[in-house]
Amino acid sequence: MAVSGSLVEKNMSLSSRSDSFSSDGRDLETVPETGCLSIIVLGASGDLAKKKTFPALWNLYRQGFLQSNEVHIFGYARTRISDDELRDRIRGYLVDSHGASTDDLPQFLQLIKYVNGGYDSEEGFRLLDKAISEHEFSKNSQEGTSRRLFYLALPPSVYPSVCKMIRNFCMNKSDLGGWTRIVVEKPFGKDLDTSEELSNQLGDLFDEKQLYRIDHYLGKELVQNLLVLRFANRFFLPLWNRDNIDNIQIVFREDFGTEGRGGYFDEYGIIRDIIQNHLLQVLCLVAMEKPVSLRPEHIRDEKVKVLQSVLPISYEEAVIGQYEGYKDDPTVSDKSNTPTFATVVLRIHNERWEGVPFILKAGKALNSRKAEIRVQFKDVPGDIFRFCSGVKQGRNEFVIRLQPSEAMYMKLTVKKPGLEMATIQSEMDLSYRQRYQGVTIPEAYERLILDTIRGDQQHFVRRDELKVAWEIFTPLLHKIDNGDLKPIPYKPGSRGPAEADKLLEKAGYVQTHGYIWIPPTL
Ligand SMILES: NC(=O)C1=CN([C@@H]2O[C@H](COP(=O)(O)OP(=O)(O)OC[C@H]3O[C@@H](n4cnc5c(N)ncnc54)[C@H](OP(=O)(O)O)[C@@H]3O)[C@@H](O)[C@H]2O)C=CC1
Ligand SMILES: O=C1O[C@H](COP(=O)(O)O)[C@@H](O)[C@H](O)[C@H]1O
Repeated sequence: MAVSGSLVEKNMSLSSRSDSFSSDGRDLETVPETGCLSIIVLGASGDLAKKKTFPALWNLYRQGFLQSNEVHIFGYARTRISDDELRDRIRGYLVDSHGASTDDLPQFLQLIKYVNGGYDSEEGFRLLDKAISEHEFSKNSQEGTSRRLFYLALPPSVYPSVCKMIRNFCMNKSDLGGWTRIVVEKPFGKDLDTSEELSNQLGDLFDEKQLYRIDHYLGKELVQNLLVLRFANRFFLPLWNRDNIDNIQIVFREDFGTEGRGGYFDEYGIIRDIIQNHLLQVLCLVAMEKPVSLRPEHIRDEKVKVLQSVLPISYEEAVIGQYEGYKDDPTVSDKSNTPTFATVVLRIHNERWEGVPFILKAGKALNSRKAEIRVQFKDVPGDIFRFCSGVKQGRNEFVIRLQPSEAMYMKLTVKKPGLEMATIQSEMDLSYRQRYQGVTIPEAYERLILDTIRGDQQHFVRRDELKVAWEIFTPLLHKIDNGDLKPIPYKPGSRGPAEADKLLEKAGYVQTHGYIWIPPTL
């Protein structure tokens, strides 16, 4: 291992997150979780596993969060491959992670074993259990201290059968300690009913504290920063409300299309793929009230409350689009009504946000790739500078750039340097690459997998949160599924349908013409 430190130190580091508590209320600072750790990636042959799950495990290993004398990793899937073939498939996705040394890579790869089997096969899961148990015995794990983490990198259609198999054949063997945890990927259902059905099926098999519904946006650095920003800074406390803020946009843009995932995407569409989960989770953190403490349940209680205050979506405040050429993908139906773009206005009926539109916008095959939160403030009352530059100056905006190039900047009006009393748009800028030179920002999945090992559910979606999220979007989704709302065609590489910009304007957003934020260079 390149990272030094005793086992005891690393065990402590696994449990040393300040102010954090496990879902069952144990203070993680004082309860080091030790014992053999088995991480089982189901769907190991798939896209997510190779691109995100294994690289995240590798980065945790490299940094010493996973110790070779206590961890073992298992891949499980139907594809018939050997241990070495799985290692060869993922190797290429590990080498460049964080540009770090790969001296440890062979040792890491040797920790990975592959078990082949079906997702409803008793034989397959018995084999898997045997492999895990052998590893636990080989590590002389004291009975009851073994930890089993099952990561379902699989289509949700197989979650119920896989969970049943785990429950019946692969649970942690003792109630003396240790645990079994299940990580499930989105989409959790397709609408309120299917999501509730899935929740019931999983809920019959596992306690809520064993279930980790992952939404990788909750693992992004600047999403995690939202609570700190809002509640640790006096600047923001008095301004963050309807008296000062005119509108808030939460935007996701990708400059590529469905890229080989057309079959999956066509069943779900952009609202289920991005807006109902990733953007809505961000909205919760932007709009919720201050939690009683940082305990996961306190935070998630506030998220549920704000979601419950969202009014039914007005169909006049939704624009959907589909990029031209989307249906050329052979896995997409010629008659597809699936949106690849959507702008939806949400309105929150509470004291803080009454009248402030939250504009959620997401699109594939657009002219840029970025995700950001844009808080636009109201005009300055009694503006005495209105004649200074011949043009009305833009509104103040606070922008949190989630990606790429993490940054926060405040757009504001200043005196234009020079002899004249003229005004100009400028910014106060905190660009992470410049401010935190040499600091590597962890990948979302890395952070979230570490949280599951630590038993910290703060950044995972609770069942009641999920239910309200589906309640908000299900009527609109059914309208689209029934063909009552048709996507407007847009050109790949464009801003999306012009109607979306008109909706933005109608909702109150005022664009500052002629101003473009340029990320600072070193
Ligand atoms: N890929 C991504 O970027 C992201 C994916 N996700 C979510 O993660 C999960 C996995 O995604 P991804 O890896 O892309 O999916 P894949 O389509 O690559 O599926 C993963 C594995 O599941 C098995 N599989 C595929 N289809 C079926 C099926 N119909 N029935 C049974 N098994 C099947 C295959 O393994 P085998 O045949 O060997 O058993 C496949 O290798 C999904 O829930 C997805 O929504 C979330 C965010 C991003
Ligand atoms: O969940 C998903 O997210 C990705 C975008 O993730 P990002 O971290 O790169 O912003 C998106 O491409 C994919 O369609 C969706 O399923």
